[in-house]
Amino acid sequence: MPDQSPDAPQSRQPAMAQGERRLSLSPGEPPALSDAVPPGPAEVIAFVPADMNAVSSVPADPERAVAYQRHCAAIVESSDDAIISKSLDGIVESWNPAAERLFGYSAAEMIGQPMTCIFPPERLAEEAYILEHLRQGERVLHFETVRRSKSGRQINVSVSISPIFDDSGRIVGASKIARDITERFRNQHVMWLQSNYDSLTGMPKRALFEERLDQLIAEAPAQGARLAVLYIDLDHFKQVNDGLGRIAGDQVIAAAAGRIRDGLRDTDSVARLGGDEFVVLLSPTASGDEIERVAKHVMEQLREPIQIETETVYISCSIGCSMYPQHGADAEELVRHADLAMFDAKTAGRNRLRFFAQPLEVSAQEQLKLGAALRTAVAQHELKLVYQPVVCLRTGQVHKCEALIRWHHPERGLVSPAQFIPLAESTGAIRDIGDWVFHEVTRQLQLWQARFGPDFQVSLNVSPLQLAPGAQDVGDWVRALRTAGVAGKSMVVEITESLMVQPEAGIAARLHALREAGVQLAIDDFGTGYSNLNNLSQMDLSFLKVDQSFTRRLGQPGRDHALVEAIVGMARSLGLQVIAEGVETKEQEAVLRELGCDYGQGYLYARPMPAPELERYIARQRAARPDLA
Ligand SMILES: Nc1nc2c(ncn2[C@@H]2O[C@H](COP(=O)(O)OP(=O)(O)OP(=O)(O)O)[C@@H](O)[C@H]2O)c(=O)[nH]1
Repeated sequence: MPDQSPDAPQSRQPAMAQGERRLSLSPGEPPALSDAVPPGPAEVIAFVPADMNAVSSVPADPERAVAYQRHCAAIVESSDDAIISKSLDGIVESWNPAAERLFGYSAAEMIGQPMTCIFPPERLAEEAYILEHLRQGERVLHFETVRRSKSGRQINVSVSISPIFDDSGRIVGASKIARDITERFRNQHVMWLQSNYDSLTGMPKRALFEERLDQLIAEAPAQGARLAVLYIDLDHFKQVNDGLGRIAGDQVIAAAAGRIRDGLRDTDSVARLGGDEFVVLLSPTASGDEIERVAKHVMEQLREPIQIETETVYISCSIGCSMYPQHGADAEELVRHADLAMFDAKTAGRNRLRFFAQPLEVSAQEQLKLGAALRTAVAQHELKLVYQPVVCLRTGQVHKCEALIRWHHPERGLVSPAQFIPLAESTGAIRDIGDWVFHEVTRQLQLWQARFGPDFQVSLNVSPLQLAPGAQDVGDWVRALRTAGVAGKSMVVEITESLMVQPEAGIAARLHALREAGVQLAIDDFGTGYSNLNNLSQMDLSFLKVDQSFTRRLGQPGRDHALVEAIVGMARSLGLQVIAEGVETKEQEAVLRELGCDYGQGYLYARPMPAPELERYIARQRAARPDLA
């Protein structure tokens, strides 16, 4: 005897909301086969009216009718699909051999039993829902669901169910054809898992994480929930790879993933974004203190030694945090802001937590204060330069870097250049700051030329205002280079595209003086302005830097591919080299290389770092490939 069904379902409403997907993002294992994308009734059952008046295909002649019925019976008996009929109460009335094979119950066992014997408990609501529609003369086609065999095995089936009418047109039962789609479902499921879950750690990837976060945000107003995103990046992970090899590096990543998971609460979610980067959703969070407690716990867990065969590895991580609703309206913005905060944590020395700081909404009075503070920033040694490597896409080697400025305000902490450079330009402080940057880069080049060879180049950003009449005496710079014994060609001055639109005669003359001294020129953020190509060819440039907004979208459908291709082609025809900014993925790198781009710069290779760290970065790289140094 088959098991009797448990209590009949109370509700005839679909068990799941339309389009809902039950995703396991908890710090546990990836979802089991039956958890992933389960079809809920409302999601997949489409009812269509049955045609009661369809002309019967049973011949009128009694002899031929008997023969016809014999043929039908033979078809039912030999069918590979389960063919079943049941009464309107859901009691099985016929059960063909294919149904016996598929569900493991014999016809003798099933006839007279409720159909729900083969329903898993969580699917019981489907039967009442389907019967209700059958009674109204509707049928269901190719409804994909799950049934259970006699041995308890879950079977994915596609079922079509139609009402059976008697001669007077009354509905007296239902016929059901069920086909086993377990194999197809399993293949789809494996593909879904592969594209949504990271194979090394078993964690969800970014898309699932953002989907889950957006879902919680959508529910948040009703529940008044507060959410937090932690962006976790292992510190100096490259050294682990360089020292122990990538396979051991993978083991460290897997161990770190386990520790992060263990450090979270059951309600939290975690994903691996790629490389040594993870993102955590804390849900719900009551306070900043609670966030800090969880983040510190994760940091402590990661600091515990990791044993990889005979090696003991010590790692740490930097964490950036953004909170909903204060720091972003959707998943994309929250993750981006947590990433920025993580970057602050790196800059502040790593192995720490930083919260996202809103861009300063500076009132007029505060602006005055900030402007005054900026004027003394140079004298107070509050400005620092960090350096981001520029990688040759052909060889992978680094012979260039870009100097980027940072302002460590004594009270506000790190103020981003996007905030203070416009202020420096409007207050005139840009001249002192620009001068300081130039001399600092010259001093650095003096050291690096001896260490990395005469071809090593550092680029620096120069504001158009520094080159305006009455501003910088370029002659001073040229003299400073000579005094320091630094060859002009070691320095690249990056100017914005806006300077090319209508270059003033004075500016052109200053740029020309720099070129005469051997200094090379690059156009920064190329592609965002409206360059006058005629001016471009007259400016004696050496490099075009493709703006990161184009690089970021490379590999995605759209016009950016064609645009970058056109920029590279144009640069080639003008004899310029091309540097792509904002390279973040191997795919972008491959496309850029294929397009003939010369250099790449971006997080794929390294974030901007202090000078001593860049020295170690380059030394490590050259030690690995001395032939290319
Ligand atoms: N073993 C292993 N390494 C990876 C994987 N994906 C990326 N990486 C490496 O992970 C390193 C990540 O380096 P970054 O995060 O840029 O820099 P870092 O050395 O960790 O230094 P900071 O983040 O600045 O502290 C790079 O060397 C990548 O090549 C992976 O799947 N396995």
